[in-house]
Amino acid sequence: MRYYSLYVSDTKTTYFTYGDKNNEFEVGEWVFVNFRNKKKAALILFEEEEREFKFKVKNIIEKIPDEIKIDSKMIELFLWISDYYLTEFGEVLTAAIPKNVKIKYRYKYFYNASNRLFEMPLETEKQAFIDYIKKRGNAAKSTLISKFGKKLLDEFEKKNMVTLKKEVLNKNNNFYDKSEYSIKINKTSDLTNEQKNAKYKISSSNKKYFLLKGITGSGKTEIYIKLIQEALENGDGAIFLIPEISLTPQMTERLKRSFEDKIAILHSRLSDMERGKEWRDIYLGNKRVVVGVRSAIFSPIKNLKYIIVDEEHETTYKQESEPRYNAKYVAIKRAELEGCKVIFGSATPSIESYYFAKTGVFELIELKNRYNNAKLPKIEIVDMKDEKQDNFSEKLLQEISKRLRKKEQVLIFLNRKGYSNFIQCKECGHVETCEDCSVSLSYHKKENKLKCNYCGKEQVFLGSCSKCGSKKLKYYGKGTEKLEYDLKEYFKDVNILRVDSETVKEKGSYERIYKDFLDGKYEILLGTQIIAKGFHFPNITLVGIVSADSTLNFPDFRAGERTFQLIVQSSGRAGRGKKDGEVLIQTYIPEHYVIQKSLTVDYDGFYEEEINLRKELEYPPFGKIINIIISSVEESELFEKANEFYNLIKNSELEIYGPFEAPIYKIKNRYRYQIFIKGERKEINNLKKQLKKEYNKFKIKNKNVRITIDVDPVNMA
Ligand SMILES: Nc1ncnc2c1ncn2[C@@H]1O[C@H](COP(=O)(O)OP(=O)(O)OP(=O)(O)O)[C@@H](O)[C@H]1O
Ligand SMILES: [Zn+2]
Repeated sequence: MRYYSLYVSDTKTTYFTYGDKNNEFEVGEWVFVNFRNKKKAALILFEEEEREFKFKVKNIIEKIPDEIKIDSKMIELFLWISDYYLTEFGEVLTAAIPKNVKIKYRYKYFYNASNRLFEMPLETEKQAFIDYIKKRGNAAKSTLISKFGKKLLDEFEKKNMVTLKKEVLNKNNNFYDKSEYSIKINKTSDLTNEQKNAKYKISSSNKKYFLLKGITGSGKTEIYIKLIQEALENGDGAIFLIPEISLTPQMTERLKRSFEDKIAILHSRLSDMERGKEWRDIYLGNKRVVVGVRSAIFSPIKNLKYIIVDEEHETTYKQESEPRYNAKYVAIKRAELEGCKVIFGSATPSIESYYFAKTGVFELIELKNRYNNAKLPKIEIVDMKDEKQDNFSEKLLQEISKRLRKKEQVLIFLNRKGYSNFIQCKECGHVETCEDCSVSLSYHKKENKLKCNYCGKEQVFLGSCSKCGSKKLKYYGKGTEKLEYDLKEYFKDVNILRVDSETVKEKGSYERIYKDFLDGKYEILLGTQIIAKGFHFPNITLVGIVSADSTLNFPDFRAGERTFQLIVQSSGRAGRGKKDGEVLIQTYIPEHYVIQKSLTVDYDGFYEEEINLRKELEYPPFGKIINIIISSVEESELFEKANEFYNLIKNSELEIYGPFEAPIYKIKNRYRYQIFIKGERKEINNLKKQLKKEYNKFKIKNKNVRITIDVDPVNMA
């Protein structure tokens, strides 16, 4: 008799004990159980010690047919996530495993012709069996059992006259036992000496975690490709994480050139069917490399050798809804469980990762040259205080026309979409705001709509103030759509490709954007952070950063870091081919240290400034943070409730701030209070246990109040 802890579908927070009377079940299997008088699906999580149970332990009913079995290491990983991020196990499972992945197997017995025992004279019944299977070569298990009975079948199997084999029955999987199946690898490019060294260090080191810090265009991707190739040749697999779906077409193309169609691709735009199919291929070992965004970290890659986290500084690795995991830390944990290596790559590593590299937690590997000795672009600052108008400086306009004449391409970067950020009435001062959120509405001219960036609500713009009806309006805070209008004014016949979350809503458009710009169908690529990183467009010789300051004033301790990364990354898109590149940074605060360090691409200098600030204020990597949002559709009593929760978790060891109104007080009709916790790792970990307990109790008592706990947040609003 064994005892297991099970996650029962649709239950929250607790695991339930069930018995396995005949020792027939295993960790990772989906089974049916009796739960509160209902038959429910459940997942076996871990074995429990036999002890005096205070309750009557029920037995597991049966296995659920066709359900995939989850690897026990993955179960361990899911449990860790649920524990670390204080999130429900069911949420983790939903995020990690696509819906309806079922694998149907067919069991067949194969005749072993070499077995000499057949020559013996046999009883009629046995002879009939032999004749039957000999004639066919193989037969389904179910047929044999119904024709000859299980006893006879078992006897033949024991004597090795027949062998049982498992075949996958799913459609589109016309393969059979691919264990010997070899992967065709095309010739990949030769690495430069610097790249070779880096690759060698990674593959030969006995360290587990690496930070590959290589300047933009140094060829980090080529190193990843070589590592993956080596893994494949040894029968191993790899996970390649990219921060954003926009980079999938480019990465897939580069990888497919090397590995043909042996790679799986996972991103958020796949249908459930497509995702299920990719996932099944990985699960069955048909595909051993996966390229994907955040959730690809959960791919059931066999013999995992490398996890590559490209552009590791990107905040998109953190999920902003339940479960609020960060794929980077999940990668570290997974590597610990499975014994693989993790490579974090970036030209502008996150302050935390660089700190870990400097303190020996990660091994630091640097690439200091661009491939082919391409020069880093020349960077210049344009002080906007001296300019007549604030979207495009004289200098930027001149440089753009120069490139256009030479048939070169230009990238214009502004980290805000829409036409204007908000509209204010000049007569009554009213600002158009969202009904459900305490934020102003942004204006989208082409669609003639006002939109809320928080809840997505849209309304038709009437062209007049919704309060006093005046038509005298002022449009504040330009976005990419406005820049597009402006550019068309300046350059009449130029083809502009605008890329922001508004223009890329249709499926497939990323492929088109990537191809069309590469093919030269457009002269100017204009967009938000989507285009600022990772792309390799060799014909871009000019990058214009329209408003470098726009991200600098965010009320977030990482605002400086993010601005530096955005400037350096977007600059890095210039001059990647044979022609030299140039970058213009428009700013009102040229003396600011973030702008100054970006100007010289002085990452280390920037890091020194930042790390000192972080240390002083005990921000990560020195301290850890938990952000708690207490929200409700009822405003009255919410503050009292928030306070009540605050008192429950109060702790003398830690700085616990709040509750105060969250920076965005209302989102989707819910009022929000915030509690902010900062402290040392150990104390935070201790607090987590208490937090979980209190949270569970509080939740039951206060059904109208929602508490969201964000461990290691990357977004402070
Ligand atoms: N060893 C090599 N042989 C041939 N081409 C190379 C080699 N190394 C790099 N390249 C080419 O140089 C260009 C830049 O390389 P890559 O995109 O990998 O740089 P990166 O370090 O990832 O840059 P970023 O950080 O800016 O994304 C690519 O077109 C790549 O194919
Ligand atoms: Zn809204």
